[in-house]
Amino acid sequence: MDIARILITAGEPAGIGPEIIVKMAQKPCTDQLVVCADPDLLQQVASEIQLPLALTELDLDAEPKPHQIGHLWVIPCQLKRPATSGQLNQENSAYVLETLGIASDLAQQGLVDAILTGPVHKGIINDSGLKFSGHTEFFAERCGCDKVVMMLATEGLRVTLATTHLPLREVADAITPELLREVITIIDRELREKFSIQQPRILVCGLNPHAGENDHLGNEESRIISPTLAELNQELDSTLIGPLPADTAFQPNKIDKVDTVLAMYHDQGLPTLKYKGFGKAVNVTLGLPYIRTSVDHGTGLDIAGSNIADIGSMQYALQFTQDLIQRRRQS
Ligand SMILES: NC(=O)c1ccc[n+]([C@@H]2O[C@H](COP(=O)([O-])OP(=O)(O)OC[C@H]3O[C@@H](n4cnc5c(N)ncnc54)[C@H](O)[C@@H]3O)[C@@H](O)[C@H]2O)c1
Ligand SMILES: N[C@H](C(=O)O)[C@H](O)COP(=O)(O)O
Repeated sequence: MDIARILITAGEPAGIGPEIIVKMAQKPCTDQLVVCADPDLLQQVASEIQLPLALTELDLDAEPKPHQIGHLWVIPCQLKRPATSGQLNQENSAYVLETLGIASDLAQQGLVDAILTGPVHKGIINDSGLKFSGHTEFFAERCGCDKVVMMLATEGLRVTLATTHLPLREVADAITPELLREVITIIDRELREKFSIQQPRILVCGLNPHAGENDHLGNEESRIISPTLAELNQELDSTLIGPLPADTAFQPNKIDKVDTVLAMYHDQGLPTLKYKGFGKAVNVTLGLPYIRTSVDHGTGLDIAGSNIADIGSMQYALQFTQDLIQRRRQS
């Protein structure tokens, strides 16, 4: 079996990302795990949580080797300032984005099979003067993709988002026929290609309470969502159901019958997903030229340095990434 090379970015250096990576290094894995981060930071965290860690700089020309417990391959990237757990420092924001840029470029060149990102802190990156709304948008821009789609998945539920990191005030204006057409087309294609689902069924939420209540509580459903779904139901070989009221769209008898629920905005879809599966869910970007996954949680600044960060989501995301790589190789 060909060994895959999976590149993990350590994310915010003051958060729980480095700790989770050091803990992951202690677990078995059949593929090669490479981390893009400051090696001194990884060693510092390993020593703080008293776990063994050997690092070897990656030779990109060498064949991938299976993971060895307590060891990681590393693509070094230097912090600007030493990191202290739980204390953000905007001087390290450029470092965080540098790791993402390196990862994206290597994935685009086919030198790694997938990117798995550790959590970053959007606020501190913006505080440093660098515009950043999330990995999803960063990688899309880096790859020149007009549109990509955020999906979070856990056992029994995949949630996709029509809009991602957008202030709520701007969401209604963003829901246009063009946006829905692009998003649903990507979901339709990627459910087939990445998940081997031949005839995807997509449940689409309304935007307004009770899906607009016959236009008495907003009319985006009748003006925009319903007509677009009707057109796409003719054009695509997918089944689009909706728009349905979001408050009851996630009942088990509904989600069991579909392949994803498309929510109109971040907090319409993700609270349900994270209630159902926080700690055993993955974030995957649909529509990029490479496989990109992430953990379901953020930087956990409140627990960073306490050695209590749970690696469940990273483990789930790693297994999910390996499955995506295998499926792509078989297609
Ligand atoms: N993939 C990513 O890069 C990603 C994902 C979500 C949030 N974020 C960012 O992270 C920052 C903090 O966000 P937040 O506070 O809303 O969410 P968070 O996920 O960092 O924390 C929410 C709560 O969950 C706990 N928690 C999170 N991960 C945990 C783990 N692995 N083990 C045990 N407990 C864990 C935290 O201690 C906290 O109490 C924000 O800047 C946000 O944008 C990044
Ligand atoms: N929306 C994601 C979540 O709530 O888990 C998180 O902010 C990360 O998004 P990116 O992968 O775009 O950074």
